[in-house]
Amino acid sequence: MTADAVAVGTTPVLSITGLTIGIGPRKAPKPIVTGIDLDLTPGRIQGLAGESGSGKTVSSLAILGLLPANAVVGGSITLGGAEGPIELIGMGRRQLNTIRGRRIAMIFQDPSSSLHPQLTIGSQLTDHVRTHMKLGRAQAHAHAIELLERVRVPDAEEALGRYPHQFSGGQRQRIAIAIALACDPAVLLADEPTTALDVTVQAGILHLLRDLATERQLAVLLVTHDLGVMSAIADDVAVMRHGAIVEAGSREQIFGSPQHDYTRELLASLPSAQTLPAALANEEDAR
Ligand SMILES: Nc1ncnc2c1ncn2[C@@H]1O[C@H](COP(=O)(O)OP(=O)(O)OP(=O)(O)O)[C@@H](O)[C@H]1O
Repeated sequence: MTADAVAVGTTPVLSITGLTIGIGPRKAPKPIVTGIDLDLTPGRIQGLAGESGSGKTVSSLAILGLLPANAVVGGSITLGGAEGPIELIGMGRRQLNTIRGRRIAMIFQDPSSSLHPQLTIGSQLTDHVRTHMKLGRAQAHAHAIELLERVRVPDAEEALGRYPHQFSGGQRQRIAIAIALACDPAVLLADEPTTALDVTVQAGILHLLRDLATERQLAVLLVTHDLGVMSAIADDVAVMRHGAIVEAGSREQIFGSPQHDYTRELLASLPSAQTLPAALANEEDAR
């Protein structure tokens, strides 16, 4: 368990309060996110759903201070930890660099964006852990094997010597997850982690994220426009529209008795909400 994971049960490790984001000229930025509240809790997957352009990605990028330079951010994002909560909004680049990858990690739709095409998986994993965790060569090698085994990449030791293009898309996403988990972060931000994968491969990655959240007490923010993905693994769901959260609740509440018209529209318009859970069930049978 990490130092950050002192908060157990329902105590959030990351709290977003009144987050606003505008992008554009400082005096008149275009409002993109207009005040959202979200809590991420150890061991739970918080889904953030909504149509394209609703502000899901910019909200998650704000957590890591990765918005463009012309973004104006307001509100509060606090990260809990052994030394008390720290405010991420307005934090300097150097301090943010000590948090990115170590206490809050991120995976993206395209795993290749997290992987260097000309370096072996082994050098990417070991470089990462040696830089961040100050491990020696042998320890870093052993940790890299353990990480690949944790994300269920077969023949982990042999896999270390291969290049990203020698793996399938699903395996590349598993490797990107291994790199994200290398420093035992408290929070994982996953932005459309399975959108580029076919539905049966999606199911394996979603199971992995579910298991990791529970086993590692990771607090996961799952950003996706796909309510099928959401219904498969999220514990809690927030639905965004035009930069605001229109409805939030447990997965059972949102899928069982949606209150907002927009949530009902989204549920009605997404056939994958039916197909993905079936693929997940098949994958579960196969395990
Ligand atoms: N760098 C930027 N400059 C200007 N506007 C931006 C920038 N990045 C995002 N936006 C705008 O912010 C809004 C929200 O974008 P965001 O990427 O967060 O949407 P999203 O909900 O994640 O959509 P998708 O599911 O398509 O990724 C969009 O209108 C987008 O055009």
